[in-house]
Amino acid sequence: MAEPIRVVVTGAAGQIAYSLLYMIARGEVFGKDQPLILHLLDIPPMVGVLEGVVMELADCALPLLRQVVPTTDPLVGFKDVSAAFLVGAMPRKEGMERKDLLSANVKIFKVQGEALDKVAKKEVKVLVVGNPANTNAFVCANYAPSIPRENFSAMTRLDQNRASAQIATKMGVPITSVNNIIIWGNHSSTQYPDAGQGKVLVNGQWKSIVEAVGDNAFLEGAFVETVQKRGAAVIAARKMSSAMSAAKAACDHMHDWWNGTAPGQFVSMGVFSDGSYGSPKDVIFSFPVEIKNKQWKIVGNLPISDFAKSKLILTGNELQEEKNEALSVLDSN
Ligand SMILES: NC(=O)c1ccc[n+]([C@@H]2O[C@H](COP(=O)([O-])OP(=O)(O)OC[C@H]3O[C@@H](n4cnc5c(N)ncnc54)[C@H](O)[C@@H]3O)[C@@H](O)[C@H]2O)c1
Ligand SMILES: O=C(O)C[C@H](O)C(=O)O
Repeated sequence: MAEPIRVVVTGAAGQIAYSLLYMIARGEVFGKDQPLILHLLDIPPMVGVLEGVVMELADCALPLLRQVVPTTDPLVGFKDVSAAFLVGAMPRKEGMERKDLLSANVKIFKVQGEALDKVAKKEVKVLVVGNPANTNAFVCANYAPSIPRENFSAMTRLDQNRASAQIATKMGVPITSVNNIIIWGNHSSTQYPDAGQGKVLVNGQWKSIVEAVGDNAFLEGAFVETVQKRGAAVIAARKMSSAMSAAKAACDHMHDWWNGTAPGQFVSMGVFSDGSYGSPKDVIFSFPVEIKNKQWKIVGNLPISDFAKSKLILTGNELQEEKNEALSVLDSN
């Protein structure tokens, strides 16, 4: 069997981590033959809860889990890690937008970027889940200059999964019969869920979603709005933000980054923009990517409608505003 790898989950005493740790430790991300040492990072007031999580992980009797390292010290939490799930951050409450969390949360990602820079493996894959995820990932990467920028990403996979589920329900097909839906831009209510390149398996044949659904008003209206506002709808219903589905999406994101995408299929990830599709450069923008040998590549030359172009401008503008605000919060500290 392979040597164990070290994987850190921050916010390890929180809601998302409670589902996520189990999925990772079962081998659903790095494989059923990959032993793991899990680092659990949280803050001092959560030490008691963290102890309970450690007890439960032991009691799960998971064969791949070789060691658990609970800590409140980022330099211990990030030491020699190959993969980092940055979940620890304040969640929004009903009535808030995710960017309202910016001033409270970006400072966390500065500290964690600095710690990653000092002690993580240089090839570490970093997935930022804590909101506002895109801008937090930008900040984290900026404070970790010795780690390649392409190793930092933000999670829009939950939005992709939500969008795929909406189409599967509309068409009455299993979720495995839907692929290549794109999430463009920010993990916020300006994101653009785009079914334009998507495919659906109907009666044994892969067809374009646009043709199979045959309802542009839905694809440009209710579909987009439902996905954009799904996080808020879950908060309104649960009085807490999504956790189980967020953990599943984090596993899907890291799984595909680690293992690659299937030929002809792409997934959405927030990554450093190179200006593709008219997006602003140097923000973390969600694009369709293909992954091979643990390296993502933005899928090029997709046809983009005028409707889609206008949506990409909107979400790109928001990301630039968030980036400027984050930099001024960090400057004033
Ligand atoms: N990108 C997405 O799709 C997505 C989906 C769901 C939730 N989220 C975000 O994920 C974050 C976590 O959500 P949750 O429901 O698990 O929240 P939670 O409040 O249940 O847990 C957050 C945990 O982070 C810890 N924490 C705070 N500061 C920390 C720090 N500096 N270092 C380490 N740990 C720290 C807290 O003590 C807490 O245990 C929120 O910001 C939420 O908005 C993002
Ligand atoms: O909506 C939130 O604040 C939590 C998360 O980002 C989500 O999309 O469910």
